[in-house]
Amino acid sequence: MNATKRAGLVGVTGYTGMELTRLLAGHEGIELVRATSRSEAGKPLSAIYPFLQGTKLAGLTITQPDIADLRENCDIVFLAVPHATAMDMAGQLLDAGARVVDLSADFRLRDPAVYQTWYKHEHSRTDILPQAVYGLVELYREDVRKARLVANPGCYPTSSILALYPALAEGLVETDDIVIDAKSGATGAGRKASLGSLFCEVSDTFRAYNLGKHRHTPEIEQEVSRIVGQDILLSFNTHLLPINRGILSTIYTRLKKPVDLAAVRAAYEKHYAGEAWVRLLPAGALPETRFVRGTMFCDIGLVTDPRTGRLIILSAIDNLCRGASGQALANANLMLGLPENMGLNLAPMVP
Ligand SMILES: NC(=O)C1=CN([C@@H]2O[C@H](COP(=O)(O)OP(=O)(O)OC[C@H]3O[C@@H](n4cnc5c(N)ncnc54)[C@H](OP(=O)(O)O)[C@@H]3O)[C@@H](O)[C@H]2O)C=CC1
Ligand SMILES: CC(=O)N[C@@H](CCC(=O)OP(=O)(O)O)C(=O)O
Repeated sequence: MNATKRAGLVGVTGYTGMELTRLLAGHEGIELVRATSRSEAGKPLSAIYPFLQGTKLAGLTITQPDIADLRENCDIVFLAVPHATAMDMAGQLLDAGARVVDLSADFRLRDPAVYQTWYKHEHSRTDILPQAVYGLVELYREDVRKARLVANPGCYPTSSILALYPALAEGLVETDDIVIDAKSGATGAGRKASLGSLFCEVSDTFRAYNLGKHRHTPEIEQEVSRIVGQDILLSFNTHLLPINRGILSTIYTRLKKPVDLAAVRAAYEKHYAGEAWVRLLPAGALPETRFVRGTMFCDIGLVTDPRTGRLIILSAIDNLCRGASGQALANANLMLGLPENMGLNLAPMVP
């Protein structure tokens, strides 16, 4: 077994930072040695997160984000900070020889002009952009192993790309008629105070937002286009669910020719053979957010509708675990030469 690796976490007070502490508290190969926050520095981690009492992380003192300190003391650094904030930090850490898993969107889009259009921010580190590996292990596992900079995928893109991959790779569906109808729990919006995230604004209601203009659209298009080797434009639409965690995506596609469900299922079984975290549900079963809560699973359900010639693909993930911090940890495991699933053999918390 390799010696324990040292990790730093920038942005421990956010929801993805919080989720990383939950996962690292029980990790046997990675020791969290730095956890930073501008607002809570000086406090022990258990003072802001009582759920960590009794774990190996309880006594860790939160520090101010300090790049020099991080690069001196950490083998790998998780950046769990807002987009546009991460790019310079990542660059400085990389320049000093550290490995970085960036949970923000800053290194996901290969074309900086596309980034600027959708994120309204000029990319300041286009020099290291080509080094970034898109950290979706089912597609890029071998590249992640060698990477020094991983762009951790977005939560909605994780759910959408995993759902579409086999259907596109096998050429089962038309590429000009894909509609993604995605719904996320409220932790997807982050932990900072905002009117739209207040309890009375989220509970007991259900609303759509950012239809036709969500910033995850180019990220999904980039990756599905690579699968088929041609540019795909798709319709991606988002909704806010009155739950804490979870994303359910319902994806409407059109079959190129009539295909029965068994043949579609065979394509998914082929592409996800040996992938422990993608669960193709039995025919007739449909994914639910509660059955993936707190885990790395992506549950996929398939429905063919012969009347309209549609293949409807459903996928459920936990946005904080599979869609962010768990996926970041899987990438870190690979980058550090540890087993990909170390600390991630998690069963869903039910009911
Ligand atoms: N929530 C989700 O489901 C997902 C989130 N992501 C992405 O992960 C990243 C983190 O998300 P999330 O945890 O939800 O965000 P939050 O808003 O909950 O937390 C942001 C964190 O970043 C820190 N921070 C903010 N600005 C700076 C700065 N200038 N320098 C240093 N630290 C800073 C804050 O700490 P403090 O103010 O205490 O310093 C806080 O801990 C984002 O890029 C987000 O888009 C990706 C996938 C899913
Ligand atoms: C419910 C909600 O508001 N979700 C966020 C997406 C989650 C996220 O964190 O975006 P990244 O994965 O790109 O970092 C949104 O729609 O903007």
